[in-house]
Amino acid sequence: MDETILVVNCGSSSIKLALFDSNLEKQASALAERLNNPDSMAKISGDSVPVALPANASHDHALQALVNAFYDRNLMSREPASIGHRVVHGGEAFREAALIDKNTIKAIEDCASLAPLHNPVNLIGINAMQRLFPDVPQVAVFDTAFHQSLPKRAFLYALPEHYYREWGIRRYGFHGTSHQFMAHEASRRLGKTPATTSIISAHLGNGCSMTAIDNGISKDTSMGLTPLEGLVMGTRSGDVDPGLFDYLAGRGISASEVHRVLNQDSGLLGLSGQTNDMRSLCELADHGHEPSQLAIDVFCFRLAKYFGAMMVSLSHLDALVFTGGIGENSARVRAQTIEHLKLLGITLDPDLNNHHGQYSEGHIGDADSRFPVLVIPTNEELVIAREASRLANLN
Ligand SMILES: Nc1ncnc2c1ncn2[C@@H]1O[C@H](COP(=O)(O)OP(=O)(O)O)[C@@H](O)[C@H]1O
Ligand SMILES: CC(=O)OP(=O)(O)O
Ligand SMILES: [Mg+2]
Repeated sequence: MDETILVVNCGSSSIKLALFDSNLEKQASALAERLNNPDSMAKISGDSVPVALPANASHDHALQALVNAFYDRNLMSREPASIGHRVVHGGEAFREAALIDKNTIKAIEDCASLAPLHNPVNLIGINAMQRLFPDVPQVAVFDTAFHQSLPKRAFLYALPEHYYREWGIRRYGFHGTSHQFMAHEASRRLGKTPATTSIISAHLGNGCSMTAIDNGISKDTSMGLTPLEGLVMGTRSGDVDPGLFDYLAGRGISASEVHRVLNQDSGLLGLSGQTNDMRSLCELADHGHEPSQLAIDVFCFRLAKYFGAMMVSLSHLDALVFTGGIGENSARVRAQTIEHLKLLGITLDPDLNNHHGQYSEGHIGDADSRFPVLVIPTNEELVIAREASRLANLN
């Protein structure tokens, strides 16, 4: 059988594709970046020749070009058997992944205003794939699904109760696919079962979030109604005082402008004035650029504060877990964050943390640390492929 599963992750200016075989082994992956920008580019991983794209390439155009490139390079010989899409916001409609039909699309559209950077482009990916492969089953895997187990005390804001009842204003949480994968991987590495493993999982990529997972179940998470709440992120502020909106309105800045600034001009980029990229920020800080060091300081302090806050949701704690581009690669961020947690008895082994230079996988906690600390690479694509295979009844 050469049935393949195609995984599609459409971001605001990028597309990540991955191709899995029927044993869920990854066969190929591809990336298109800076879409709708003059310097749009695309490539198949491990291939030195880029995939040709025009300037200002659209998502549609890039998806078609990448699929053609999979065919041209014999990475795909016929239509995939199933296609899995990452969809960021599923509201309260989805506790798990769903086959895509008219109702699923309507529900994703209904949530679009709650994830304006994400859901609209997720829908572009779904529409493009339905046009390219009209007969192939397609599956939506939601960032929010894993967090549907949050208790009311964690998901309700202290607002007039009809805000939730009438408008669905509550905390939803995101990156659930990655946090759920962490719970499984951590339990495997600790020699336990997911149902008896409790962790605090920090997913630190461009978007950053933290989740308290008690005996396999999401009990609290740092993101809220939208993926803006909580930790400091690449361009997003995370938590701010909501009084900010009125204060800035008094200075002639509209709510929609504040919203744009909080999403796109804040976080590491806003504080450093230079970049949203943690690796570049660390280099700038090493060269004495003070605003970059300050951005890293604020990022790590907020992260440490949330590690402490997440403890209140757990019956016991088996490990703190770092993942995502920053969590997996930045020994400096991990060290600076855990340094704030000394009072809780959590300490790192510097050698393990720095193992292989920047990157280390596995245990990084000191032998005397009260709780283990783990680095685990995330693999959202694998989870999406698994769900796409399951819901399309491939196995
Ligand atoms: N060696 C490194 N040191 C510090 N940060 C790194 C390193 N490698 C990657 N990163 C950071 O990881 C972040 C991107 O994470 P990633 O999970 O790839 O993002 P996305 O959310 O787009 O999937 C960027 O801030 C990048 O600078
Ligand atoms: C929900 C979210 O923040 O996603 P990303 O990290 O892909 O921006
Ligand atoms: Mg990511």
